[in-house]
Amino acid sequence: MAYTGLPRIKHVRAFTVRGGGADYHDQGAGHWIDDHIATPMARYPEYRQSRQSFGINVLGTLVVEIEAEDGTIGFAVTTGGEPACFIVERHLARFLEGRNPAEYEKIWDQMYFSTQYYGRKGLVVNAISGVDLALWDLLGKLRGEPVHALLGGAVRDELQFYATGSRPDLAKDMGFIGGKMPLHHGPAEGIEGLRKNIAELATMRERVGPDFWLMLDCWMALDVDYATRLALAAHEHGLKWIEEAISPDDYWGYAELKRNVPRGMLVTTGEHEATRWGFRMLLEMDCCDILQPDVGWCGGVTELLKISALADAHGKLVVPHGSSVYSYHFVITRHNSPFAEFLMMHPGPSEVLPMFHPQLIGEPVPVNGRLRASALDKPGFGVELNRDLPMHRPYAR
Ligand SMILES: C[C@H](O)[C@H](O)[C@@H](O)[C@@H](O)C(=O)O
Ligand SMILES: [Mg+2]
Repeated sequence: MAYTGLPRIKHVRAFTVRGGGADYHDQGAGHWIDDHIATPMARYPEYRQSRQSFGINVLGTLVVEIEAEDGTIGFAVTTGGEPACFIVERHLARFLEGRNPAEYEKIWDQMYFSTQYYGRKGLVVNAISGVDLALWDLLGKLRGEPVHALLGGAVRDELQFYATGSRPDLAKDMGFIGGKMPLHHGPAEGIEGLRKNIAELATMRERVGPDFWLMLDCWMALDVDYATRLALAAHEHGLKWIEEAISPDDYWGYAELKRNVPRGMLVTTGEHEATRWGFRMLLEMDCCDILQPDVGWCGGVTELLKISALADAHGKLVVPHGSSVYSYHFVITRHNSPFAEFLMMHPGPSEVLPMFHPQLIGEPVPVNGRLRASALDKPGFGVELNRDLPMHRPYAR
């Protein structure tokens, strides 16, 4: 019987939603994730206390829906909001409607190279990622398989997670394998701020004991000199890795920082990097020990497959930036992705909440810091969209 492909794509729709979810920085007041966290904008005192003050949550969530001619709908969420809806409906949709959803390589190629003149990283690749993730969700639903099965299958029985949040001590009690804290003070707060950063780390080390992983997430806020001094001072408190310490554009700075940090301390980055070409730069300039692409921002699953293979050939780990089921289905299929990130979205954070809460119905969460592969066995990414949320389709066709 001749191969006729899968039911063709009939509609691509793009919506925006506010309030947490994939734009997880879009939280209410008093949340740990917006409490005096060091950023590149902290050099301006008026933007130092809150990242929302300079617009970290300005975009909101992009929801991409892809409907096949048999009525099956695949969807995905990522960061992008209304401008990403424009890119999806006015530019990218033409490369999907009428097509076989199994042709994700050609579709990705056309989405990327048709937007290369104004995209390549950031919002445009977020939009491409959202479409690609929705396509993989649709593929899984049409084939009756979870995405991890489409990617070659699980290589282990369960996922283990480290937790990102302000309370690694609580994360340890919840069974996570480590705790990554946001850095609160950057270079603009001088030696006093550096001392406070180290004091916070020392306090947590005291609380969690000598073996629990402790990491610092510096969210692009530092320069090489400050990051080096921070790493040297943090070494006595057993810092496992220093994350995204400097600008994602400063590949040279990362290579220097990686030479500077104490032996045994890891340098990590990548959540604001995009495509195989961006990660090739990080690998070939020896910028880091662990690559942390966000599958909703780096180009989607189709691109993460390429990034991961390149990293594996260089002997590097790929531990995707927290992106809920969209990274879990990938991580469980790759040997060079031995654990995953879980971003604590509870304001405390004193309890485990689904990472993209409240947007995904059936979103699995770690129990005792782990998630069985069997929890990921529904078709596609195994979640449904919470259609009770107020969704807006600004560029309906
Ligand atoms: C906790 C960090 O400041 C960011 O908010 C977080 O999104 C990201 O950097 C991470 O690695 O989880
Ligand atoms: Mg980070």
